Parts: sequence; structure tokens; C-alpha cells
Amino acid sequence: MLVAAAALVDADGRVLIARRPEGKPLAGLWEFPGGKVVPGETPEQALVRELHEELGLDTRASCLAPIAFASHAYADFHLLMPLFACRVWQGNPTAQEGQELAWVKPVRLADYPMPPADEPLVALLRDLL
Ligand SMILES: Nc1nc2c([nH]c(=O)n2[C@H]2C[C@H](O)[C@@H](COP(=O)(O)OP(=O)(O)OP(=O)(O)O)O2)c(=O)[nH]1
Repeated sequence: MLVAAAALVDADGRVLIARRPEGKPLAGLWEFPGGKVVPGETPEQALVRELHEELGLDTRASCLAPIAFASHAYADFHLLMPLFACRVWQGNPTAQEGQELAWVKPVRLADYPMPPADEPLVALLRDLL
């Protein structure tokens, strides 16, 4: 499974994470906004679409900088997830699907339980952002 995800970084250097709603796999864990890349899309196109759908914000592929990726074997699928940093967008990110949101300093990300695939990314972000 190919999933594109974003580290949205605000002017204070905080990163936006979202809590996976009840009823979805990995419910209750915090994740980077994003979602599955559907056939015919580039990861960047998928992310621009997902950021609009999930957070009501507008950005573009040229504002997405690839910084890391996760590669993780879950019990029933393998996840490959490129992570893009994004510092430029239009609109105020707001939860479009009822999900809880949090702006978090990279050093505090470890306080938020995230899916196992994300754990290596937390340490990387501390150094990269
Ligand atoms: N967006 C996102 N997904 C992650 C992260 N870490 C992680 O393991 N995942 C997994 C959870 C899911 O199995 C998959 C993303 O699928 P999803 O179901 O959220 O994607 P989607 O928004 O396209 O979902 P849907 O339309 O099928 O509801 O990737 C992360 O940090 N961000």
C-alpha cells in the first residue's frame, strides 16, 4: 500500500498531527495527515487532494518537499509512505472529518502514540525540522 503523508510545519516550527477516528484501522493513534495514493495519481497529487479533503487547506505539489519515508510490514499489508514537509498552504487547517488535531513541537511528538510505521519518523523529524 502506498500512502502519502505530510508534516505540515507552522511558523513556530510545530507539526500538525491528526487522531485517527473510531471505526478506522489504528483508531485513536496520531498520524500525519494524508492517505492512499489511488491509481493514476502521483504521491504529491494524492497529498494535495487529501489535505484538501481532511483539513480544508490548499497547497500544491511544488510546496511539498520529500524528507523521509516509512516502510513497515503490518500483519496484512506492507506500507510504503513517503513523508513530505509542507510549510506553505492557503486556509486554516480545520478537521473536515471530525478528527482531533494537534500542533506539536517535534521534540514532543514522542508523547503522542502513533502507528508503528511512524515511530522511526518521529526521531528523524526531531533532527530534520
Ligand atoms: N495518513 C497516514 N496513514 C498512516 C500513517 N501511519 C500509518 O501507518 N498509516 C496507515 C494507516 C492506514 O492503514 C493507511 C492510510 O490509510 P487511510 O485509510 O487513512 O487512507 P485514506 O484516507 O485514503 O482512507 P479511506 O479513504 O480508505 O478511508 O496508512 C500516517 O502517519 N498517516
